[in-house]
Amino acid sequence: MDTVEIGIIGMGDMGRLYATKMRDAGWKKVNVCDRPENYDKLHKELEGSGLNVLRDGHLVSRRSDFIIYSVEAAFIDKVVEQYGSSTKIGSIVAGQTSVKAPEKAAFEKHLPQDTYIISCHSMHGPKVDPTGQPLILIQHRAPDEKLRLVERIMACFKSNFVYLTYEEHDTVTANTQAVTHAAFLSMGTAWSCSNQYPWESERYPGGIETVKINICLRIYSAKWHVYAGLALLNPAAKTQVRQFAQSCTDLFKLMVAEREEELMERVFAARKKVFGWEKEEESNSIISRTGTKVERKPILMSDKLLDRFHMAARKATSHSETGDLSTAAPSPIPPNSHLSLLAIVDCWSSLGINPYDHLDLAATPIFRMWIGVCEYLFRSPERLRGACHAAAKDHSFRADDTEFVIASRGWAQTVQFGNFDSYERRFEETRGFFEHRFQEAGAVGAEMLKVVLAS
Ligand SMILES: NC(=O)C1=CN([C@@H]2O[C@H](COP(=O)(O)OP(=O)(O)OC[C@H]3O[C@@H](n4cnc5c(N)ncnc54)[C@H](OP(=O)(O)O)[C@@H]3O)[C@@H](O)[C@H]2O)C=CC1
Ligand SMILES: O=C(O)C(=O)Cc1ccc(O)cc1
Repeated sequence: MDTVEIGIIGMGDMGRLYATKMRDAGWKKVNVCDRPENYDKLHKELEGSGLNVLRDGHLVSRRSDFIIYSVEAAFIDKVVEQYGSSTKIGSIVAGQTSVKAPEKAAFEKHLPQDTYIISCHSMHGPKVDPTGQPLILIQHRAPDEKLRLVERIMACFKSNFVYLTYEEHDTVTANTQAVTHAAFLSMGTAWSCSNQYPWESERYPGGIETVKINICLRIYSAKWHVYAGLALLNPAAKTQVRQFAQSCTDLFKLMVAEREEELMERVFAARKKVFGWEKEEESNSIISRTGTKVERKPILMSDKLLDRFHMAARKATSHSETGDLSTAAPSPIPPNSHLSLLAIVDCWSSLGINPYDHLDLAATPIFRMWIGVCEYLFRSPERLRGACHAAAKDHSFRADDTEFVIASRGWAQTVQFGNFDSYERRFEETRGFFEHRFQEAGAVGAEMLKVVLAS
């Protein structure tokens, strides 16, 4: 593996994933560091690991041929300002940050002109197997031969390379990540504000509710700064998150006024625009990027498959212990207003977003599941009419939907104002409510993603 040295600045979750995978692939010299104050601890922990632990980013930068900054998005300017001038002449610099506008500005401002810039972004979390997942590469300031080297180094992840510009990256991730997270964060806040654990409520009996619950808990069990950074620092994210809250509010107003016909019309118009399905059509074709209809295998599945991953259901039966999940008692799923799903499709429709464009480009596992549940609800006209009818006429969902609208507007405002402290506080408050179930939810959620996305 020649004499190429790799450098990683920031040995958090993603930095560690990269460093260990690259080491395992046979790259002889992987130089890593975290903050100088963490050096002694990190050095001790990684003794004998084959990773070359250095005290700071200067020492990593001056000897590495490919350097990846894997630090919090909010700190990227400060960290590159600190170490950028030590970058070895002719080396390539990348960033793992989930939002690229601040990274691009920091690199252009602080990196010497005799260095190259080819950035990256793995579209999955640190606990997900990178095999087959999208890995965005951004050839910003470098000739093709340097890109070939980056591809050679990154080949060890067995991910799918996706080539974007810095600007394209931020537009795509505003749609795939920021607004998706806003929806799940709002669900969590709403449940926590009404002091209810959804898996204990008969209003969330299984089926696609299982996806909502598991993904919501997955997000709240991760680090707040990752979600805050990609939402607050991406200018495109503000538009999407604001529209999502607006869609929630508009639909909710129709619901409380019991204007079922109007609600139905608006929802079916969004269905036609986003999926291309005529009123009574129930097909597997969707509108492709070029505007033509293409056949596509549905991402989801059935209520029955999802019931296997319902936390309360697993507790109540012994099937999970015996491994016989397939025989878990099928629960009849009563109609639900599904405000979050109606609102995201309305949001895509209002902004002219085709979510399938992103699915092919740079979808995270969470975004795939999100499209999957939307597709599932919207494909069947009968199921969708059932949701609209429940939304307008069944008052048992009103309290939950009220909380959801308030939560979505609160999150949208936090993103609008761009305030990290307020984001952290909102996140941590809700996180505390669910924390005691994270361990179980993590295992169930991971299994659900594996099974559903593999099928
Ligand atoms: N987690 C995820 O799912 C994904 C995250 N990303 C992105 O990757 C980046 C890293 O995320 P992640 O690994 O999860 O976050 P972590 O918080 O786990 O890691 C960031 C690390 O960088 C360290 N750091 C901060 N400042 C410096 C510095 N001056 N010198 C060296 N190290 C420093 C942090 O130390 P300290 O904790 O003391 O601040 C921390 O150990 C983020 O930009 C994130 O958006 C991308 C894809 C997926
Ligand atoms: O799938 C998601 O949206 C996640 O929550 C995991 C994640 C978080 C940040 C990234 O930059 C990429 C993936």
